[in-house]
Amino acid sequence: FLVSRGATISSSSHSSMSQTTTALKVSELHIPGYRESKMPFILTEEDMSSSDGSTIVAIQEQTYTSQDYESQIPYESGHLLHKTKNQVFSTQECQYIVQEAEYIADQMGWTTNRHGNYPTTDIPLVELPNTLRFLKRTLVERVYPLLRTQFQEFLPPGDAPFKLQVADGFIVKYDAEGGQSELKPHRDGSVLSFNIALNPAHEFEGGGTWFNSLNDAVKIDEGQMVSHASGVLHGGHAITSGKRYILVAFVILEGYDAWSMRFYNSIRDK
Ligand SMILES: O=C(O)CCC(=O)C(=O)O
Ligand SMILES: [Fe+2]
Repeated sequence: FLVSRGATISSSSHSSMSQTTTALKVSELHIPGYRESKMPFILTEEDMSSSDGSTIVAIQEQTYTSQDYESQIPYESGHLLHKTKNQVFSTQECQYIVQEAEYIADQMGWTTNRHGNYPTTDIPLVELPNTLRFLKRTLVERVYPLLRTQFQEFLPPGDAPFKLQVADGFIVKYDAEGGQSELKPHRDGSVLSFNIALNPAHEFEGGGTWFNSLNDAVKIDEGQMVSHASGVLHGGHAITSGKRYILVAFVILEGYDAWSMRFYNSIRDK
């Protein structure tokens, strides 16, 4: 697997490579594997045509304001962590994704055989064709516009041709009863990271995304999104009962490799 999670502090990772890496890399230039792993997340003309191949379905980019989310971890003139007030995925969309993840996992199993002391129980999004088709479109319509608004203070200036691009993603399953119940603090190998809750918060106790600099976990309900600079130290807070499903994705900035490394290193103490 590719470098996606890893850190000097934690050995938790989707990758064996990052175990030995001290300075985490976050750009396509430095992680050539991202050039391939991003491809399944790019919306193509083909995706946009209907079954008879004729109609191009219009893409409707949502607009967001600071009213749509709450922000924490101030840094310079912005914040490094945000959580949405409303759902980014509807309840029905969340249920559909969990259903597909469990259906595919029944056949191929949840991936638990990765390296590290705290291997994650997850399934790569590339294994979930329906979720992937939904996500490709949703990234363009909802997630990228939201991230652009949330991180506008940091991202290269408006007319710069930067492109946010998911380079890797997973459904992570926490289960208090077996398998994985937490993910130790780590940094992700990307510029921005987000996770979307896929089941209702009342279905588990504990949980949420842990942030060392807050000394607290940020909790969201089904369909809501937590987004943060990938380099801030964070983890999956332990659940003590039930199951918690999230969709996790790692976002890079296409064509801004040097900028990405600079940004990443500038917030490493956060
Ligand atoms: O469980 C969470 O909220 C965090 C997950 C995470 O950090 C990751 O999968 O890299
Ligand atoms: Fe992470």
